[in-house]
Amino acid sequence: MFTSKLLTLVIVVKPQQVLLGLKKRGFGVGRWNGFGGKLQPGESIEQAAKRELWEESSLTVDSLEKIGNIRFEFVGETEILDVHIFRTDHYHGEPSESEEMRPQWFDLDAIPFDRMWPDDIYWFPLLLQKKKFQACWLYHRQNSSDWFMGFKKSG
Ligand SMILES: Nc1nc(NC2CC2)cc(N2CCN(C3COC3)CC2)n1
Repeated sequence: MFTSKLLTLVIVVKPQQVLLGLKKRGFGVGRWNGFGGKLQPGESIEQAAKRELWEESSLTVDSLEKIGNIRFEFVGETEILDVHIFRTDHYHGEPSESEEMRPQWFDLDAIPFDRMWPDDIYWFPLLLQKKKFQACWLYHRQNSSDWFMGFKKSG
């Protein structure tokens, strides 16, 4: 019996750069990623995405574009991560460090994929080309550090 956990992820893009944050604690610590987290009771996915972006980077946005959804399954575990991914090209404020994340702009030809989740290199190009996508990934958690990634048919 599988349960799924709804999570948000926001990628802020400007003409030649993308904003990523270095996760300072918790799940994914030490990896660069977009901004996001869990929903609070009564929140829509988009409201949660905006709130987490603000909490983690102090940026506010008028609108978010829903561009993707990836479901992550882990061998031997019953909780699926259901990550809803948004892109925004319009934001207000300046990124600032939070307890969770240290934001930094990266040139589009220098995205630190070797220090991000292994799946990112497959879908980031689609996000940058403004293509919408759905994906499922099956991860084998060898031990906490190295992750082996297998692909799973969608659906
Ligand atoms: N880029 C990317 N890849 C992932 N891969 C799967 C882990 C194997 C997961 C993921 N997120 C799930 C975790 N979420 C944290 C912020 O609060 C929890 C950020 C988005 N983001």
